[in-house]
Amino acid sequence: MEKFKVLGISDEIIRSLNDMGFEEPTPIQEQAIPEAMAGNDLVGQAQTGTGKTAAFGIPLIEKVRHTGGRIQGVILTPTRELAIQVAEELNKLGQYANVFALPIYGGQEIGRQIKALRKNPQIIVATPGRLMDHMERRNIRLGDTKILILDEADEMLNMGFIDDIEKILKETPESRQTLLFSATMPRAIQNLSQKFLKNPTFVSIKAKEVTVPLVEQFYVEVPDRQKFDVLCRLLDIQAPELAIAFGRTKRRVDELSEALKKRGYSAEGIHGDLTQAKRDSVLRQFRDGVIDILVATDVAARGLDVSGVTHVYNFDIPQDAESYVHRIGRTGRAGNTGAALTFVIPRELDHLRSIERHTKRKIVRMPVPSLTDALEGQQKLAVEKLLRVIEEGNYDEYKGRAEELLNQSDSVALVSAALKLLTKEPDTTPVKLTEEAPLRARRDRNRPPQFNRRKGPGENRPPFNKNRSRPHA
Ligand SMILES: Nc1ncnc2c1ncn2[C@@H]1O[C@H](COP(=O)(O)OP(=O)(O)OP(=O)(O)O)[C@@H](O)[C@H]1O
Ligand SMILES: [Mg+2]
Repeated sequence: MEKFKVLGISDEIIRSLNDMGFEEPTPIQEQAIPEAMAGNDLVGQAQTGTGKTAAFGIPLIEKVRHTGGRIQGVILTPTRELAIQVAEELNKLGQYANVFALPIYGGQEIGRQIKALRKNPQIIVATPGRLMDHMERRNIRLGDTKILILDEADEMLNMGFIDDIEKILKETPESRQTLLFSATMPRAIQNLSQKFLKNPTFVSIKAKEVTVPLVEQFYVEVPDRQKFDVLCRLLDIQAPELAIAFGRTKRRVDELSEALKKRGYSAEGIHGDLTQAKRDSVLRQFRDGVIDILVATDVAARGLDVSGVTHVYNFDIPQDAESYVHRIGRTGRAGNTGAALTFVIPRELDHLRSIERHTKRKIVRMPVPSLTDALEGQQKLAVEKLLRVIEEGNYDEYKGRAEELLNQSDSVALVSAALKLLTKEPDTTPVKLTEEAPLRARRDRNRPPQFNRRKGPGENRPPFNKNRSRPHA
């Protein structure tokens, strides 16, 4: 805690940090907190899962805590789920400082949000679209904003939110402090920060790689129609605690989650066409470990923090290096290890190389696991289960029956039978997945930033990207 105290953080927040189990600041927190508390505009970049939320959340709470009533802090996030998550983290950080943060996002009944606004939150965490709605209806006024934060600003640009963001910023006072955070900083962000930030300090955590070293990165080369069987084998071998499988389109996510369920895995899909209630319940079940595999479009790639995610599978290769960095960053968070595995069809190998070049990190080739490998993986798990029971030692009431059995058949036969029962044998239930067209390396990298956005008129995009799912705010 000493290291937090020297950053000038007040006792009330130190107390919540204690409750949250934070022992010392992460590098981005150490550098960004004093800068932001000094009132400077700031651009903060640090790898995924390294505590950027608290890096802007702590100074924000310090700034708004002694004044009540009006909205003084505004955070914009690209997705609804992220707005909810960030508001939750702020409410934890601010619990002893009497600070209340309210998430404002599309898909939730507007009347409910108006009611919640009457509780006078000092901070709102909003997706741009819904915030605009509230501003137009005059439910929300931003004239008292002291500090505005753009979390995942580059993604909001990709989603075409630039006009909304400009309008929102215009409604806030000139004198406000502005912070901008992301794990990736493409060139378009520099334009944005020049436009909206005053003399910003750049805090960038020097790291050899943009990806987290704790995440092991692999790829398998596999034709599209074999991807599903290979995924099942990998799941059987690697036995993730929690896993996220990313698919390219909403249809892909629907089909993949259905197929996994058919084969007996506990999986659910999440994408922008589902109702907000469904999205919320799927994510809640995943956080609670009720479902093991979250199948998602890029809607879940940014900022989501779910502890226990040990594996990320890129069932379809992400469309660019930034998306890759954020997707695989859903594992290996807060000092934990993780593994990321990308499926590459032969025609996409160039694209994989271009991702490697951008991230400056080698993605190691992994041979396609065979059915035998999968069976061995499952057997290993069965053996582990058995040994764990022996270790726990709580099986006295079975001993009589065991001795009886040992008099009738030989011990190897008996143990083999027990293992067979405990082993999930590879399931070959037929499933149907529509083939996806291959993705090729984007050539528009060096175009001016305004052409480098993913949503918009649609020029420069391969036709199969037409239905590419983007979250809607
Ligand atoms: N100082 C700290 N000590 C321990 N855990 C921390 C600390 N700071 C943050 N965490 C935890 O680390 C996890 C990741 O933090 P956070 O979501 O803020 O990362 P991020 O940098 O915003 O990642 P992303 O780029 O993916 O959005 C969270 O569960 C958070 O509670
Ligand atoms: Mg974040």
